[in-house]
Amino acid sequence: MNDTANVAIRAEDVCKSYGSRQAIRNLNMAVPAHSVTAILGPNGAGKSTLMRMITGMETPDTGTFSVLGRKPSWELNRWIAYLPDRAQWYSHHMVEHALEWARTLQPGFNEMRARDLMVTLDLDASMKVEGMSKGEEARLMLALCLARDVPLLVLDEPFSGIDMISRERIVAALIDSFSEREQTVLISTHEIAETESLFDYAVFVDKGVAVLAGDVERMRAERGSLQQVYRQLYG
Ligand SMILES: Nc1ncnc2c1ncn2[C@@H]1O[C@H](COP(=O)(O)OP(=O)(O)OP(=O)(O)O)[C@@H](O)[C@H]1O
Repeated sequence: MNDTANVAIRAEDVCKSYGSRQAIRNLNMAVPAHSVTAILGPNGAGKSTLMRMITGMETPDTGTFSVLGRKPSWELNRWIAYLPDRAQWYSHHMVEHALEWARTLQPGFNEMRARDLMVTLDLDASMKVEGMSKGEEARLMLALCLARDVPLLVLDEPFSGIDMISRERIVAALIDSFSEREQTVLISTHEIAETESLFDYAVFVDKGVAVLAGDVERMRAERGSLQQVYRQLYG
C-alpha cells in the first residue's frame, strides 16, 4: 500500500522502550483507510503502547507515524475518538452528565446517535455511574466513542468486561454502523471468536513486532479463521 490516500495509519520502523523493556521494536504497518482493522496479540505484545503513540499520548523513541496524513499530536486528536485501555467515567456522575460532557467537549459528538446507541447497548440515561457493573461502564465508554463523527476510531479492548451474548449483539450492531460510515476503525481485542466478523484487515503483534498483517478475507481463505491464525502464531 503505497498510496497515502489509501492508508489511514502508517508506522515506519517504530521503537519504544520503557527503561530496559522494549515494548515496540522496529514495527512497520499500514492500516487501510476506511477499514475496520484488528490489532491482535497476547498480553504485553505492545497493542496499547501502539495505540497511545497513534493518539499522540506517547512518542516513539525512533521511527515515525503518519496518522490521517499527519504526525500524531494533541491537535490531531480532535479527529480521533480514542477509547483507552482501563477507561473510566467519573463515578459520581449520571450517564446524562457523560452525554453533556461529550456534547460540550468532544468534537463531532452526535448526540442523537449516542442516544440510539444507549438503547442498543441497554443503557439508561438516568443511571448513576457509581452503581454500574464493569460491563455497563464499558458500554458507556464505547457509546461515547462510537457517537463521534470523526475519521478515525481507536478502541483499546472495547469489549472487555461485556458478557458473551451482549458482545455478539453489540458486534452485530457495529457491523451495520461501520458499513454505513466512512470511518477507519482500529480495535484491539482478546475476544477474537465473537468479534472476527467485524474486521476486514488484521495486524498481529508479537513482542513489539508486527508479525503478520493483511486482508482478513484472504487470511481466512489461506489459513482458516482469525482464531486459527492466532493459534498458529502464538499457540
Ligand atoms: N508505562 C509503562 N511503563 C513500563 N512498562 C510499560 C509501560 N507501558 C507498557 N509497558 C510494557 O510494555 C509492554 C507492552 O505493553 P502493552 O500494554 O502495550 O501491551 P498489550 O499488548 O496492550 O497487553 P495487554 O493485552 O495485556 O493489554 C509490556 O511488557 C509492558 O509491561
